[in-house]
Amino acid sequence: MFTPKPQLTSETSLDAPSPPVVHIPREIRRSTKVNEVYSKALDQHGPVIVVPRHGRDEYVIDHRYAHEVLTNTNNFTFEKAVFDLLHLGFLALFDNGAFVHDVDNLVEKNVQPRMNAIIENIFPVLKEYFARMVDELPNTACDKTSVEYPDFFERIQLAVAHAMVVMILGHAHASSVVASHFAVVAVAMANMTGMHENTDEWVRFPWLWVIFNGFSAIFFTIIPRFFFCVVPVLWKTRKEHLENGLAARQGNFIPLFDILLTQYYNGKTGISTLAGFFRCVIISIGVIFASIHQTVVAASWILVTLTQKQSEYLPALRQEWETVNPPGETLTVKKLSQLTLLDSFIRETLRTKGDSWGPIRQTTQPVRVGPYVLPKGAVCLVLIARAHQHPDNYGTEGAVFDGFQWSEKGRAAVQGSPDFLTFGLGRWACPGRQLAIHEIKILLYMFFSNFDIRLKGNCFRARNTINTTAVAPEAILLLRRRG
Ligand code: HEM
Repeated sequence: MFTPKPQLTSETSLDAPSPPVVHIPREIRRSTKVNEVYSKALDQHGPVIVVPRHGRDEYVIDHRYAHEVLTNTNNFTFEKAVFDLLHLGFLALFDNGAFVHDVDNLVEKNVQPRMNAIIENIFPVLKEYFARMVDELPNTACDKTSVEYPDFFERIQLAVAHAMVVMILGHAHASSVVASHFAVVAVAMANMTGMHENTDEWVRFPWLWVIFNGFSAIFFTIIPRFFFCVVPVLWKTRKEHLENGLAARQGNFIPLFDILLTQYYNGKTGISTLAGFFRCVIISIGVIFASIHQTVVAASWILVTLTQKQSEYLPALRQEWETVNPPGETLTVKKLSQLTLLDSFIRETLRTKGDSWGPIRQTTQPVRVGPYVLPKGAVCLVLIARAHQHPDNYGTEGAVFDGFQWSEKGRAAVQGSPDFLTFGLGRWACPGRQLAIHEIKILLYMFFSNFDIRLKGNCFRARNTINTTAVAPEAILLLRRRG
């Protein structure tokens, strides 16, 4: 059996050169060769290279130092890096990491321990979406034609957003209108991270594109859709939300906003009442961003991959579904955890879909990584496409898609390691990953148990090759009701 090579640790001496600057042209960054070219540059100059992109220097890190860079909390910070990613680095000066910490803490302490109750509450919402999609299609008994769905991403987005309205604000606010506000707010935040920077930035004035992009996300989407449409209702109903939060018991379903009010609003007087309420609203926006967009993008990649590879994988997956959850029954956390073949397929798709970046860090002081010294404030990105396939980690099999191997090897999709970094690693690893995988399993189950699915032309395409983490694939699904 193949054993991955061990991770490396750096010396502490700061008497070393800076990493080399490597220019990777824009047309390469927009092509399907992007990961190969970055990886070759690391082979040639590694284990750290500085690649100027979008007016900033990105420190690209080799897979051998993934563990060191991602888990060393003394030399690297996540909180500050997130603000820089959102192009809001200046806010980090005032916030000192509190925002990211609060969002992380809320999910860590309240989503995982209440998972049974959350899935019980969001499963019917997702089921309802699919029932409506089924109703839209012709009845198979009379009509055998498939219907084209170029907008399957938006469909999944609304379904997941609706489920997240329930989780964050509660059933009383759950409507397709609020779900659409959540969906666009999540996309606006993702836009602020420069989701489309690689393909859409203005060549002449990249900094102006950043300002324009951030400005439109905040003033044309987040403020009108969240602060004008959702927040006034939350303010009006704050007392009910607070009482509900105060009555919460461990393990029971309780909207995250209600818990936030008990922490930051309860017992405040005067102006700090408003400040506490506002803090709950801002943290909720953070959770909306963290919980919707990436899940929908990942689900879209897995859906198209399974559709394309269905002749090889679907029969065994259907058998697993029928054994674990006979038709008409409700999926629970216990049953979702028993879907190990599906879990393996999800992990394998996430491993091989070609993400360049995932977790990011920023140096808190000058730091030695391998033979180089990185200055304070360096934004570090591990090239995860390399970590996910490199012979050091996978021998000769790294580029081969083997959908059920993780079920045999007993490695769940939520289990991170230096050779699987989709959900990050260490102290800042994604606290919502269990929920994300449960949701993706439910979505795939719903798609394939309600429809016969094909891909138009049996193909799909990465829209933004350097950012398959945040940008969904381009594809047209052909759906037909299952008879
Ligand atoms: C497939 C879907 C998802 C992917 C690929 C993903 C990936 C990630 C990654 C890579 C990180 C950074 C980890 C690190 O730096 O080590 C992260 C952080 C985080 N994720 Fe996820 N995540 C997903 C879904 C979710 C969901 C559903 C939630 C919430 C319920 C969530 C909540 C968070 C939070 C709170 C953080 C840290 C703080 C922050 O971003 O503000 N994530 N996620």
